[in-house]
Order: sequence, then structure tokens, then C-alpha cells
Amino acid sequence: MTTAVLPVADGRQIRRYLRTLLPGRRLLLMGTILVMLGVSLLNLAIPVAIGWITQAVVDRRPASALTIPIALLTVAVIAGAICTYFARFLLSRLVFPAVGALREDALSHAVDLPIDVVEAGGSGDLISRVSGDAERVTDAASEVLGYFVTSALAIVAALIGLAAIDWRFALAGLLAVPIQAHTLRWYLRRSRPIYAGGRAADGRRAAALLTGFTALPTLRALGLTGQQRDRIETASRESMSYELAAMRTMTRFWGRLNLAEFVGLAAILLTGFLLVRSGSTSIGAATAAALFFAGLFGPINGVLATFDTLQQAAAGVGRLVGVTTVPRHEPTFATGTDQVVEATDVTFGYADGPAVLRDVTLRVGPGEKVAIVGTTGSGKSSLATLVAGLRTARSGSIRWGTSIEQRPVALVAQETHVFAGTITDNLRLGRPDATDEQIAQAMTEVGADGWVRTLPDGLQTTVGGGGRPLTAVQAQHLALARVHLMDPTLVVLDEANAEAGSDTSRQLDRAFEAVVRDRAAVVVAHRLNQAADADRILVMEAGQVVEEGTHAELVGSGGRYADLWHAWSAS
Ligand SMILES: Nc1ncnc2c1ncn2[C@@H]1O[C@H](COP(=O)(O)OP(=O)(O)OP(=O)(O)O)[C@@H](O)[C@H]1O
Repeated sequence: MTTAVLPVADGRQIRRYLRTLLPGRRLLLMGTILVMLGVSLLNLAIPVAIGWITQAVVDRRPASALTIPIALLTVAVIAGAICTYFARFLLSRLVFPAVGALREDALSHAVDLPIDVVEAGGSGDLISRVSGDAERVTDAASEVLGYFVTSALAIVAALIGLAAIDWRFALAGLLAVPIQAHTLRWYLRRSRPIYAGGRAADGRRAAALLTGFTALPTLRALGLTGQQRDRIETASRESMSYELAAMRTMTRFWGRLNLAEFVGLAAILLTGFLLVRSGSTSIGAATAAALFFAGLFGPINGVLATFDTLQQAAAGVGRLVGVTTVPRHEPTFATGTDQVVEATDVTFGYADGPAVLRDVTLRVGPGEKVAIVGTTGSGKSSLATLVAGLRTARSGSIRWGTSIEQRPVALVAQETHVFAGTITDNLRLGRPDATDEQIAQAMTEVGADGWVRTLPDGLQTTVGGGGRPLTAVQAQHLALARVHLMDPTLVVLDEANAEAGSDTSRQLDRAFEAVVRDRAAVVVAHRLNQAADADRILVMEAGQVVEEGTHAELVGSGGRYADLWHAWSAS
């Protein structure tokens, strides 16, 4: 099983990325902070008004003396509620588009990641980033970020308020701080590895599940479903053990915070008692101070508790931004070449493995058909994926002509995927603006119209996952028709589903001819008749080109190709 190797962005990279989201939002950011500050100040007025009322009652003042504090209380509550609403509204306007932009950016990067990076990192890791992590960031942004910021501002305002009544109240209240700080440090130290491990375990569970689903037929055929189930169970157990550890840590965290509240409030009440007894302060002021402090419980617990969610979201942001730091896989288009593609002295290998292609040179001119032949494992498919721009060479250069920019390269690989949807949907993926007539024509030109007519709903038949199953040849037909409809400048064909001479091979040969007609083509010739008609043939052996020429030249020279051709013609 693969472990995560996709990068996680560090603090500097995250800050740099977040700054790119700021332009055009500065005013909104400042407005949001100002309104939040307003909320905190209005919340301060509430304990002041209650302290005022208490003092008036203690002094047995007339009822009219309560008018102003009650009015203050009412205004503070109503204005506070209105400002809270606006603060949330502004925050959502600020944060949601930013989170949306990050999510989109990470997703579009994920789609464009070099195949080797996805293979090395494991698709489970990538999936857990663009789904689970993205969700965590969105949840944190919608639910706790506003709460966190208003709580933090409320704490600062309440501490200032406490100190304004009497500095000794502020001092008494601060007794809770060391316990809270220690609790938070303890919690962060303990929970960080738990959450990081949990994320990684989730990724492994996703990968195990994915393998279980995608490779189900193979696992069944080999009788390995039990082993895969064990793997999924082990990954799930591991993931669950992280959840339980997180829960236990959380419970202890809250217990310690309650102790801090008890210590702080006891100190404030004792201070209030002593100050009132010595005549240094009034009962009203002591009441306000106690209310200030009690009012701090919510915001302090809010800040500390949301650390948990924000910490997970921050880890999620790091993982999402990490995806965006991997350079996209973008072929460079050469100018000034009259070739469609020009691979020069290319050496290539998978991950850290040995080179499977060495010093291979391949040039394809406009409309030219080049066939690649060779024994199994000689490197034909690897060369095809490089020429199609799906993988990157270790050394040497691959340059595409500018015509590729308008009508990109299309590859039909040995494994074709049938997408869930109608046959029309499957073809339209190649060319979204294609009309129904163009789709039908493409299917006819590749010779697939016959079997489509036998389907109950013709081109509108649902195929792929959950739909009507297609045979391997029908799937291949769909892939070829899609490429034909796309009308690329260069087509790279590496399809190998039919035994030579069979009915199936004749069907696919017709499709093949339609797809290569009037286009530049690189064809991995699994059936040698595909090579015989090519303008040029490359013969590969152990990652190198050992012969090159036309069919007639190579047969005439009596070399490796001639042997292959004679063996094939006799079969
Ligand atoms: N994804 C991969 N990871 C690691 N090694 C690979 C991978 N794909 C192919 N190889 C190795 O690269 C070498 C060349 O394989 P490649 O598929 O290019 O040969 P081929 O000539 O197309 O073979 P075939 O005719 O069987 O398709 C082989 O040794 C193969 O085992």
C-alpha cells in the first residue's frame, strides 16, 4: 500500500497562498473586523448595565433611576444582535468565495497532476484531500471561524472592562489563564499527532476501499476478496482508534477548562467581597466584574474549543494548498517545428525504477502514420504515453508542434473506461458542442452503428456503472469514436483487444482506419497489419529503437521486423 507523498504546504506557503486570495477583498475584510469589534463592545455594555441596576437597587433609589441602565441594556442587546447578524453575513461574503476558490484550485490542480505524482502518492490521499479536507475547511469557515474571531475580540474587550472597574479584578481573573494556557498547550501537543495520524489513516482507508471496489473482479477471480476485506478492516480499525483517542483527549481538555473557570470565578468573588468590605468598590461594580468574568466563559471556551476544528481545518488548508504547489502537468508546445511531435534522445523510467526507454528518437510529421512494434515489455506503451504528453521524460526532449494547441493529442490506451451515462454522453466528453448528428456520424464512421442499433434506446442507452454492460470491443469502439469526434491533430493508439483475423479484429480495424485517416498517428501495432500500412515503422527491443523504416524496407532487410512479420503472416 502506498503512503502519502503529495506535499503538505508549510506556514509560509499557506500565507503566500492566502495573500493571493486577498486582492479585491481588503475593504470587506476591514468592514468585517470593525463590525465584529462593535459586537464585542456592545456585549460589554450588558454587564455594565446590570451592575448599574444592582447598585441602584442596593441604594434603594427610585424606579426612575433604572430607566437609563434598562434602556442601555435593551439597546445593547438589540444592537448586538443586529451587528452579530451583519458580522456573520460579511464574514460569509468574505470567507466562502475564498474557500470556494481554494477548493476549485486544488481540484483543478488534482486533475492536472502528473500521473507519476498521483501513482506515487496513491489516489486515496488525493481523494481524501479534495473531499474530506475540503469539507473540513468549508465547515470550519461556515461554523466556527466567525465564532472564534468574535470570541477572541470579546475576551480582549472583557479583560479591558474588568481592568477598568478595578485592576485587582483583572488580576484575579488572570489566575485562570495559566491553567487555560497549560491546558491548551497540553491539548495541542497531544491532539496534533492524533489528527495528523487520523487524516493519514483516513487516506489509507479510502485507498483500501477504492482498491476493493475498482479491483473487485480481479480480487474475486484470484480469490483475494478476504484478504482485501482484512486490509479494509485493519485500515478502518486504525482510523477508529484515532477517533477514540481524539475523543478521550477532548473530554480531559474540557475537564481542565472547567477547573480554570472555577479558580478564576472564585478569585473574582473573593476579590469582590474583600474590596466591597473595605469600601474600595461598590456592590454594583463587583457585580459587573463577576458578570464580566462569567461572560468570559463562553468566549474563552469558544476560542479554545474551536481550536480543535480550526486546527483540523488548518491541516486541511495545508493539504489542499500542498496540492496546488505541485506543478501542473502541462506539455510545452514548441514553435518553429514543422513536425507534429518530436521526441529526441528520450530516456524514461517509472518512479525510481530502472530506465524502460533509452535514447529513443521519434519524429512525426503532419498526417504521417508511425507504427511501433516490438515484443512484450519492450517499451511501446511507455513511448506512447510520453508522446501523448501523459508522462514526463527523465532526459531528452519531447516537443509538440503548435497545431497541437488548437486540436490536442488524443490517446486511446489499452484500458478504456466507459463513463456512467448514455452513449451520447460518453462521446460528448470528447467534444462538448457536438450535435446528435455528429455523434451518430462518428459512430457510423468507426463501424459501431451496427451494435448500437440493437440496443433498446440506441445512442441514448445508459452504459457504464449501473447501466448496460458493454463488451471490451464495444468499449473500445466508444473510445475510438470519441477520439474521432474530437478530431485531434495527433492520435496515439495503443489498443489491443482483438486476436488477429477474428471478427472482432476486423471490426476494430475499420474503426482504427477511420481514426487515423487524415491525421498524424502513432500506433502501437498489436496486430502487424496495422504496421504494414504505416508510413514508417519503429522496432523496439528492451527500451531502444533497433530498426526503423517502411514495411517494404524492413521486410527486405531481413532483420527483427522481418522475423516478426513472417511469424505473424504464418499464424
Ligand atoms: N506503471 C508502471 N510502473 C512500473 N513499471 C512499468 C509500468 N508500466 C510498464 N512498466 C514496465 O516498463 C517496461 C515497458 O513496458 P511497456 O508497457 O511500455 O512495454 P510494451 O512494449 O508496451 O509491452 P506490452 O506489449 O506488453 O504492452 C516493462 O518492463 C514494464 O514492466
